[in-house]
This record gives sequence, structure tokens and C-alpha cells, in this order.
Amino acid sequence: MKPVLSTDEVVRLEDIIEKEGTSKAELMELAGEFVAQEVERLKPRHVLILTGFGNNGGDGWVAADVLSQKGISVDVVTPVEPDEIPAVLARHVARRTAARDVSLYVGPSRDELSALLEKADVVVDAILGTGFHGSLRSPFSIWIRTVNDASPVVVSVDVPSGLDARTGHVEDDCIRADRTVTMLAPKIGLYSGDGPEYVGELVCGELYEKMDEVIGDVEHAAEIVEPADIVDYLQHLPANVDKYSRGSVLVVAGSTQYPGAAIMAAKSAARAGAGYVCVAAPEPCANIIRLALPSIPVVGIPYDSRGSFGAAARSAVCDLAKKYSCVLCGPGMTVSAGGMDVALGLLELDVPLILDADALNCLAKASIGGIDQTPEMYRREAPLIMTPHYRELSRLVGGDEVSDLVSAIDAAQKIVWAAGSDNLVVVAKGPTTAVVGVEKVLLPMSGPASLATAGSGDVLAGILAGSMALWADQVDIWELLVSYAVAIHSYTGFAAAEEYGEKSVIATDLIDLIGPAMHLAGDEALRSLGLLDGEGA
Ligand SMILES: NC(=O)C1=CN([C@@H]2O[C@H](COP(=O)(O)OP(=O)(O)OC[C@H]3O[C@@H](n4cnc5c(N)ncnc54)[C@H](OP(=O)(O)O)[C@@H]3O)[C@@H](O)[C@H]2O)[C@@H](O)CC1
Ligand SMILES: Nc1ncnc2c1ncn2[C@@H]1O[C@H](COP(=O)(O)OP(=O)(O)O)[C@@H](O)[C@H]1O
Ligand SMILES: [K+]
Repeated sequence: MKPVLSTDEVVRLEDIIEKEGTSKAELMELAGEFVAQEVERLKPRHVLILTGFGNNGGDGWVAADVLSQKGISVDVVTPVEPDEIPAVLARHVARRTAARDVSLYVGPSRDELSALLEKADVVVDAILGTGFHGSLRSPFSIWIRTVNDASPVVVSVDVPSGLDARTGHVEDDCIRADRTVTMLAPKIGLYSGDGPEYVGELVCGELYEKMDEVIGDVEHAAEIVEPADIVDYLQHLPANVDKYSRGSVLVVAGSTQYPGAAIMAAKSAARAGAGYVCVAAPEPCANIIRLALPSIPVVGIPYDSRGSFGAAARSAVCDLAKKYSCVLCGPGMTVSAGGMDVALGLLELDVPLILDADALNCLAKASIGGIDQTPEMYRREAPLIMTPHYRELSRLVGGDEVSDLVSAIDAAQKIVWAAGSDNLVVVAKGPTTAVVGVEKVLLPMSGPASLATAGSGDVLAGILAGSMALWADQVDIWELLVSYAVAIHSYTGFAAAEEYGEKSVIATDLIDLIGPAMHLAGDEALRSLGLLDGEGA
């Protein structure tokens, strides 16, 4: 797994590295050299480097120096003369570079900049990095708009200029990069909010050769889960399994209004590997589910006047639930008094439990001011996985704003820290999904925007339930198993987008692609471990 840091922790890391004997001036040289190396890969003849007032610009000046010494023609744009650059380190490297064979343009007009952009094969954006805050000021607001209008090939240094590296928020405008070369470790803002829209391909220059010795001394905002990290869950089934030893899932879901959610979740659980899946649904919708899923038994449960779980549902569901390796509760069940009773009843059982969708809305309704105020409601011995999207997560914590990855991680941490249990994981679902436990925040591979379609969450909940049933006995770190399920869901998104087209994917398409998604994940894991060549088996 690869760490992702907050900007404050990046500063701490730089201080630690300095204490270990590598100065910030040396880091800037290494950063500039790394940028130059990444730019050189693109085989440009003419490079335009845009620099700002700070050390991000310093990286750009070093890159200009290195590239010009390799015989590449380099134009450097700066807002002020090198002697007037306020940041000391950046001023030093700017003066040095200005004396080399580069062409300098101080404070060019928009037309002059457009003309420079036209000449360039590659543009290096070293205008603003982690020091950017507030609203974009002139001339950078004009430069950024001019660059984006010209749409050249852009390599951004550390962070695309205009992106807040703390939150991923873009207030006014931001460089749209083809590649972002980030330094030391990726910043959380590259994954949050608007970040993924602007970053392009992300490359990290670790710069410091003994990074392994110091990275543990700073707090990680999150860790990226790579294919090799989930390889344990991609193994073949042992030959001697039977349908029960593969693990069983009870899907407590559906209502007259939303039988489809139960169908999708149950079918996904079976496709994800559970040997036996059963649905417990309000009696009036049980037949629809039976007809849709011939391989899955459906138990009709007492219901209310709206066709949702009724007053007698709790004991019926809880009696059944005890027999399963894992219970998934929530998809399509609506928020009803009976549903709330069912969710609270399941929390009291000693069975691995996934609460999704309306089960979470029921919990939110059962609490005043957020569930983190009443952790006794969800603190338990057996594993509990909650899978809220941003709006559900906001409801769970009493209405706090949850609008991006950073605020979603904050909200999820409130929930897990209040209970303090190792077996509790909140899956904060969004364009980038965070798997949040008491000690770890994991970022599994994200899927395509095609996944933003109604019912996609029901499929994820099913994949998670099937995976939990299959692997429950072999889990050390619940966050990792959950990350595996999120990654498989992401791969179904890519496979479906390829088959049906990005905009045409619907949630039911994802279900039959769970198997192919496991193959894709397996190939990628083996390839990253050097056990598979080329495009896969
Ligand atoms: N230190 C190290 O070891 C290493 C650092 N590294 C590099 O340093 C970068 C961080 O450098 P940094 O801290 O100098 O900040 P940086 O992003 O250049 O911006 C600061 C300048 O921008 C200005 N500015 C701010 N907001 C603005 C706005 N809204 N609109 C307009 N201007 C605005 C701000 O002005 P001020 O707010 O002070 O008035 C100040 O002049 C980091 O991203 C990485 O690339 C790497 O080399 C690795 C080693
Ligand atoms: N823009 C996006 N890019 C990638 N994945 C996304 C995007 N938007 C949503 N998703 C994923 O799609 C799923 C949507 O789940 P959810 O909102 O619960 O859907 P539903 O309630 O309709 O079943 C989540 O797994 C989420 O991470
Ligand atoms: K930048």
C-alpha cells in the first residue's frame, strides 16, 4: 500500500528528511530533476515552463536547467525577475537557471503567452503547489485560463495549479494536467473533490532514497490499495468445498416499492462467491424476487400497510439471520418503523453484518444528532460494515456537510472512533471511495463514472456480502477485504463501460461482469507481482 498525506504531514516529512541530512534545497534539486526526467519521456523539442513565486516554481526552474543542459529548447515564464522571487530557495535556482541557455519571459501578456504556448510541445506547470490557498490571483488566473484554452500537453508539478491540495477543491480555475508529477508522496487533495478531474495520470517522485525509514514517522491521511495487496482474495476455490463451507449470505432487503434492489444485491452476492444466498423480503414482494432469481430462496417476512417490513419482521429476520455466515441489510427496504426494528435487532446478533442504504437511514433516524453520539447503538463484537454514500453518511453524523473525499473521511472517522472497534468499517462511497477503520483509511481503486447509476450501490453491497461470506474465516484486516470488494465493483464498471459504452451502463450490467472483473483484478495483481507478462492470460 502507498501512503497519501495531508499537506501538513508533507511539511513534517520534509522536516524529518532535513534532520536526517537531506536539506530542502537538495530536495528541490531532486524534485526538478524528477520533473525533467518525466518531461523527457515525452521526447519534446521545445518545452515551456510556467513558474510562480514559491518553491513549486523552484522545482520548475531546476527542471528548466536540467532540460536545457540536455539540449532541449526551454522557455521559462515568470511573474517577476528572478532576483525578485520572494521564496529564498526558488530565487537561488531561478538566478542560476537564468544564467543558462534558456529564454526568459517576465510577466508576459496573454497574447505573448498564447504565442509561447503555440511553440511548445510540452508545458510544465510549476505555478502553484501546496502553498496555494484562497482565490486565484492575477496573473495566474489569466495564465491558467490561457493554458487550458490552448489545451497543450501539460505536466503539472506536485499539484495542478489552482487545486487546493488539502481538499481537492477548485474554486475558480485549475490547470487541466495530462500528468501530475507529485513529490515525496501524493497529497489527499489529488484524490478528493475536483482533484481526479484535473490531475491526469499521477506519478510520484519519492525523491528521498530512505523513504521507507521515515514514512512511518508521519501520519497517513490514507493508503492506496494496489492490486498486489488484495491478491489473497483472488485465489481459486479449494476443490473440496461445498455450498455451505463457501459461506452463506442472508440478504434482508426489498419492499413492494423497491424489489429490484433486493434482486440485484442477492444476485451480486452469489456472483461474488457465496455458496448459498437467501433473501428475506416483505411477503408482498417475495414472489417478484423468486421469479427473478430461480437459484435463490426467498423467505416472505411480515409486512406493513406500505409493503415494507412490518412490526413482526424483527423476530422473523433475526431467527433466520443466526444461521448465516453474513447478513446484508438495507437495499430497497425503505425507512419504516419495522425496518428500523429489523436493523437494530440485527445489530444485537453475533453475526457479521453489512448495513447499506435504508438500513443506514433507519439508524440515522433512530439517533439524535448523529449515531456517533450513541456508539452503544452500533458497537458490537462481530464485524460491522456500513456502506453509506455521501448523503447517507451526512445523515449518519447528524447533518455535517459531506461533499468530497476529505469531508467523507472525517465523517466516517467520527463514527468508527466513537465505537473504537477493530471490526467496524465505514465505506464512504463516492467517485473515490474511502474504506475507513479505526486505524486505517484505505483507498481501493476507483471505478469509472459509469458506476454513478441507480442500483450500483446495491451491486457493491452484494459483492461485499458474497466476499465476506467466502473469506470471513481468513480475514486479519477487515479494511482490506472490503477494499477488495470495492475494487471488484470498480472493475465491473470498467468492464461494463467497455461492453456497453460509458454512458449506457446500468446497474444490472455490472452483476454478470463480477466474474470477469475478478479475472481482471487477478491479472493485474499477478502482473504487478511480475508473475504475468503483457496483456494478461
Ligand atoms: N519544501 C520542500 O522541501 C520541498 C518543496 N517542494 C515544492 O514546493 C512546493 C511548495 O512550495 P511553497 O510552500 O513555496 O508554495 P507554492 O505552492 O510554491 O506557492 C506559494 C506561492 O504562491 C502564492 N499564492 C498562494 N495562494 C495564491 C493564490 N490564491 N493566488 C496567487 N498566488 C498565490 C503565495 O503567495 P502568498 O500567499 O505568500 O502571498 C506564494 O508566493 C510544493 O508544492 C513542491 O512543488 C518540492 O520541491 C519538494 C521539496
Ligand atoms: N463518479 C463516480 N466515479 C466512480 N464511481 C462512482 C461515481 N459515482 C458513484 N460511484 C460509485 O457508485 C456506487 C453508487 O452507490 P450508491 O450511491 O449507493 O447507489 P444506489 O443507492 O443507487 O445503489 C458507489 O460504489 C460509488 O462509489
Ligand atoms: K503546479
